[in-house]
Amino acid sequence: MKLKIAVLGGDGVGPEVTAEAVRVLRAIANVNGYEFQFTEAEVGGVAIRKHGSPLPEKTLHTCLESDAVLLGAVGHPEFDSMPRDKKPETGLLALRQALGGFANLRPVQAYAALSDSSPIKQELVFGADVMIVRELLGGLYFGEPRGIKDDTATNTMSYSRYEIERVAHIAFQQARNRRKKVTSVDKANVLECSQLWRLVVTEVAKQYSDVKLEHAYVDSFAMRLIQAPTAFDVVLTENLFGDILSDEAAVIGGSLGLLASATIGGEVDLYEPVHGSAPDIAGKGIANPVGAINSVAMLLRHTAKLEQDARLIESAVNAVLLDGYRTKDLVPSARKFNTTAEVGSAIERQCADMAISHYAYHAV
Ligand SMILES: NC(=O)C1=CN([C@@H]2O[C@H](COP(=O)(O)OP(=O)(O)OC[C@H]3O[C@@H](n4cnc5c(N)ncnc54)[C@H](O)[C@@H]3O)[C@@H](O)[C@H]2O)C=CC1
Ligand SMILES: CC(C)CC(=O)C(=O)O
Ligand SMILES: [Mg+2]
Repeated sequence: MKLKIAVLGGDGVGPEVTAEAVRVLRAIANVNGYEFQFTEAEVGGVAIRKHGSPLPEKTLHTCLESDAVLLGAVGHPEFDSMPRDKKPETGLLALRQALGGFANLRPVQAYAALSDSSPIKQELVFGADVMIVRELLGGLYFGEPRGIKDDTATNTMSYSRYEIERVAHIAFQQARNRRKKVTSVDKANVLECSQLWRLVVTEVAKQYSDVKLEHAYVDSFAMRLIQAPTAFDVVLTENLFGDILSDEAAVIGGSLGLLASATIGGEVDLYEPVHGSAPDIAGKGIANPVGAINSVAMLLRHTAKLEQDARLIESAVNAVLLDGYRTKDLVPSARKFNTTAEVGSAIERQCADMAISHYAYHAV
């Protein structure tokens, strides 16, 4: 197995967490004899400072030449008041558009090992396992016209039938391999985009008679997701709603730093933790690397089709959490915690041990 992976650490904690994810991938490659080639490139604030653009041509070229892109995060307060073309986040949106992936898979689960970390009562979250499928290339983040003129600011929400159909198919396919239920989240009582969304999703559902479809309004759904997360399997929604609901869902597991994502359906798949650059903790070596590490598990599953290795990483994460490893976001303030690198290397060791014993077992 040969794989070219572009690594874009980006800003803030981005490079800290991607370094741990790469370390885990190297361990898997070493044990299995895979050839993973990593090429680093700049995106976001770091690219603006160095090259004057949040997505330099060279970075885009590296990404388009790769089998997959692993990205940390972008964004820094120094760019908050800059115009759009000088914002780190614009680079990420442009990259997503160029790679073409329209379906952003964001799994959320309650880890048994972290029953002390979720702020929600354990009996509510126990067993929660939700796959948010967020449409990633449409809606308000990309709609035209946009801009600020005099005292009026404009953003446009627009969705075509085609955009809705293709992401709906991904959601139903995901549900087929899970618990066979899709909850489509919209605001069809107010927005025309959501009315079309509901109509098209209902039509697509007819091709998946084994999957149950329900519709929900985003406002009350936001409450139900936290109140009864085990009631949901696949959650299908548009770009902005998916962005907000996935960060909200982070409280089910106990930290935003745990959440991973895969963006599929385009030319090159993109893998990123759900969180941002976390400027409040950047440079301290305390960021949780699990979201980035679980993102490379998704890379092995979706791009490399190495399901067994993907599961191995996920099991290693579980084992290390069960062993009591915790970054600061997962422990009450006074208690001792592990650094980013300590958690990353514990997962790396666990992966190597599990992979070696797996192959030793199968060799006899
Ligand atoms: N995909 C991306 O690159 C994203 C970038 N951003 C950008 O990130 C910057 C900061 O945005 P915020 O709203 O503060 O969101 P954020 O996700 O960076 O941080 C929110 C909170 O979660 C904590 N957190 C985030 N990741 C963590 C990790 N791995 N381990 C432990 N704690 C973690 C942070 O310390 C902070 O308290 C902004 O410039 C924003 O535009 C925000 C979201 C996504
Ligand atoms: C461009 C990013 C800042 C948007 C975001 O928060 C996300 O995709 O999760
Ligand atoms: Mg977000």
